[in-house]
Amino acid sequence: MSSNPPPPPPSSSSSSIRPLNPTKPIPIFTPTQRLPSKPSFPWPQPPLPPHPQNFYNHPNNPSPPSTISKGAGLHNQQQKLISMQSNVPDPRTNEELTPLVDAHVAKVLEDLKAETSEEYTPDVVDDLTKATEKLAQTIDHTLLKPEATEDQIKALCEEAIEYGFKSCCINPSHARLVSTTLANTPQTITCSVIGFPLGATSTSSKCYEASLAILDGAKEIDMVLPIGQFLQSDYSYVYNDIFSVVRAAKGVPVKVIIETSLLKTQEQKIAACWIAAEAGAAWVKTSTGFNGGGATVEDVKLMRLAVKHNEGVKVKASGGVRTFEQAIGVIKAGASRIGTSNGVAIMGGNPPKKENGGEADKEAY
Ligand SMILES: O=C[C@H](O)COP(=O)(O)O
Repeated sequence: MSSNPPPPPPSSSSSSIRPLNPTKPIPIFTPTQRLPSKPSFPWPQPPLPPHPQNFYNHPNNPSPPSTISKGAGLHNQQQKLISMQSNVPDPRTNEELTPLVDAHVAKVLEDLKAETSEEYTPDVVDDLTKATEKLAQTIDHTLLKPEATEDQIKALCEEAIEYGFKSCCINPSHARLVSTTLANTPQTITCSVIGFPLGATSTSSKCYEASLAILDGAKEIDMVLPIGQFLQSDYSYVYNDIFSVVRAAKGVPVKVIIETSLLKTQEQKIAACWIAAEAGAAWVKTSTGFNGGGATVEDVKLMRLAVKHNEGVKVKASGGVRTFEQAIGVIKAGASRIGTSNGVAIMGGNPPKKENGGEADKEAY
């Protein structure tokens, strides 16, 4: 076997390139230095590093450190993260959650059978016959298309201000622009989606994304439930995913999108709502609008019943709500908030758009 020739000595012309030092081993991250593959929940939240653009300019944030430790390796950081786990409550396990979920599902199915059509009267609007200011305050004016430009986001904000919508619901990269644009209109706030539209990013990523969106001015967070883990009945994962984001949001209300189009049974929809509410969600929300379906009156009613026993938890209908009649329909079923890219049409400002932000199936109605 031929041996490699020795590397040439560094020349003065290449003095800026540091030669390899064979006496100093290159750090290799061994498994013992990494987080356990199944860390106990809630996953520790990583300390927030400087926001690339505006972290240190933000009035709520600390001043930059005077020195930055370049020597801190992954090992030390991991140790710090692991030690943070001792400060958080014990995770809830599948063994603990499954019987609770089953009992709740049975109870809500009974409630569903027993409820008559007169039993629920919505109180979010006082007039169900016309588009009022109160109706506008139920609307999250939404633009979540990946191709949304800055100008379109600004136009969304202008419409939200003009019609008095509750929020502008946008992707996190637009949170700063939206919160700045809405700075003088307190009736319209910034709502950022998280883990959108798949819900499949890691819990830590969702926590981090939520923290940054809040630093950028988000006053509400709409996160997507980890759908695959839910469908395989890993309720522990789902509970602790939501719990961790709620904890990271530090009091900013979190809505949990259960993505009804991908949940096939009433039992699944009830279970998803219950877990979200138990984990601290302020809202349960029907759909992203991007996964082949949207809000239906039946689902909204079921979700209202599913969170009835969790005081204060509300229902948001989203995906495919395009007309005033549809908006009133979901409000009568139990929605206190509507996420829609057709807010202006609902208020009578223009005809509903055929193409919208999501892909909700119009036939779902
Ligand atoms: O979360 C909100 C939805 O993406 C809005 O869906 P939409 O564009 O069908 O109104």
